[in-house]
Amino acid sequence: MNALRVTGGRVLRPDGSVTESDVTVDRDTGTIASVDDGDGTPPSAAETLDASGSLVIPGLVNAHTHVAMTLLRGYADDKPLDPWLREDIWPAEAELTPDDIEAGAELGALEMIRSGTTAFADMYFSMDRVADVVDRAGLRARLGHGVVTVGKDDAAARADVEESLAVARELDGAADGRIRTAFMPHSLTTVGEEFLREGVAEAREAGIPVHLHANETVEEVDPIVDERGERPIAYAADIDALGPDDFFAHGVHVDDTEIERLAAAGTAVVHCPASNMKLASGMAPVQRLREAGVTVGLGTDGAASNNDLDVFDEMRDAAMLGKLAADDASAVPAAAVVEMATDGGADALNLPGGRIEAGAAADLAVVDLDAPHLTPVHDPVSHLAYAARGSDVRHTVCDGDVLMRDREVLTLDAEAVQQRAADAARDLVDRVESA
Ligand SMILES: N[C@@H](CCSC[C@H]1O[C@@H](n2cnc3c(=O)[nH]cnc32)[C@H](O)[C@@H]1O)C(=O)O
Ligand SMILES: [Zn+2]
Repeated sequence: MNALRVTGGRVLRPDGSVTESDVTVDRDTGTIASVDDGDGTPPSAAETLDASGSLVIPGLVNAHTHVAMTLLRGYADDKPLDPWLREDIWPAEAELTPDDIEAGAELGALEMIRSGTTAFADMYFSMDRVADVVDRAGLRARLGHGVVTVGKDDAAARADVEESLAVARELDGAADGRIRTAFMPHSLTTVGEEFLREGVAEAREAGIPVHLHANETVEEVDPIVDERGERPIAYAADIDALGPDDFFAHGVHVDDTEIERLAAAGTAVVHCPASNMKLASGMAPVQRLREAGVTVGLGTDGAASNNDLDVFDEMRDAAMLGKLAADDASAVPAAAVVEMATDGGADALNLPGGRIEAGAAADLAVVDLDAPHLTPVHDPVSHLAYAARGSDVRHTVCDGDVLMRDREVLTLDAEAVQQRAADAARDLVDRVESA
């Protein structure tokens, strides 16, 4: 076996326990061959990763983002969703070139690898360029072209839907199978009903899952209720977008009936606490969603509404906000947010990973616990949720390949990526200002 051994660390197991174990990875298949106590004769390994003083966890899953929006990090802040999109973000996005998107996606990939994220879901445009970055970076992703039809004539709207379906067909299985895809209408209010119906029907026929923003703000829910006399999740079911492989971002303003429907349909929700707080969208009922049996993942959303792609921050925010929303300090405990950031996210995206056990995908992050803010270690799971940050990640492994070793990213040239993105962002702002 062409093995990689992760040795000397403590390992977070699927049942939430932490054991002193070594992890052996079969690099040819990209899977975990065994998790053992390090006694006996270890298989000879071509490569070792030192995990002493560290915690080995499943690679984190960022289940909803717009990765190229790293270029718009800090570009427009302190506004609610609708004016933020219309006045600032969409005009800037109108000037984005495919090269910009590649530069932004590279920056996002670098940031994710450096903070232990190995898989993500991305809704954006120029997705062939994002896919190329995912391939080169060595990450895993579920990608889709985001459709917006408001303000477009029928031909342009239909072309956007067709583009999303074509991208989903063409990119599925790319990067040696690490890339999967979805049909991604932006939301139930920014895409017209006939286009939603047509697109979802075609996606169903092709076996492509659906991902969209749902129940994010009151301003988005109210018009649906007013115009249709039904709530968004009922509308989603009407257009056949509530399937077991589908996953919706946000789910902030969902009532009990909608929670039941999501649970019964097996549709996952991606909780984006930082984005929800920053845009003052509201507090998602995470505790109730989980109790009802809904699969919940965590997402950063784009870097313009977060403003980083660090899933450790998202775990902490999810726990804090979940307690506040439930008015209960025992709600959304540490183990729950760790589960959402790993297994829950992988489940939501229907991608391999999320668990450290024999046969699972070898997607790992090794978190260095030797730091003042992580001392003492009463409970490593508590540290993951409440005290650790992305910069504590020492090594990152995806599909059996080492993407970062001792904080050095091996698949991307960090300095060049940062420079290129900074240049692209500066030129972009110049173009927006003169447009
Ligand atoms: N084809 C569309 C692109 C849609 S991509 C997905 C969109 O989601 C936007 N977005 C980012 N964050 C959020 C959020 O929190 N809620 C809703 N939309 C967001 C993002 O700016 C981007 O325009 C077009 O040509 O405009
Ligand atoms: Zn979003």
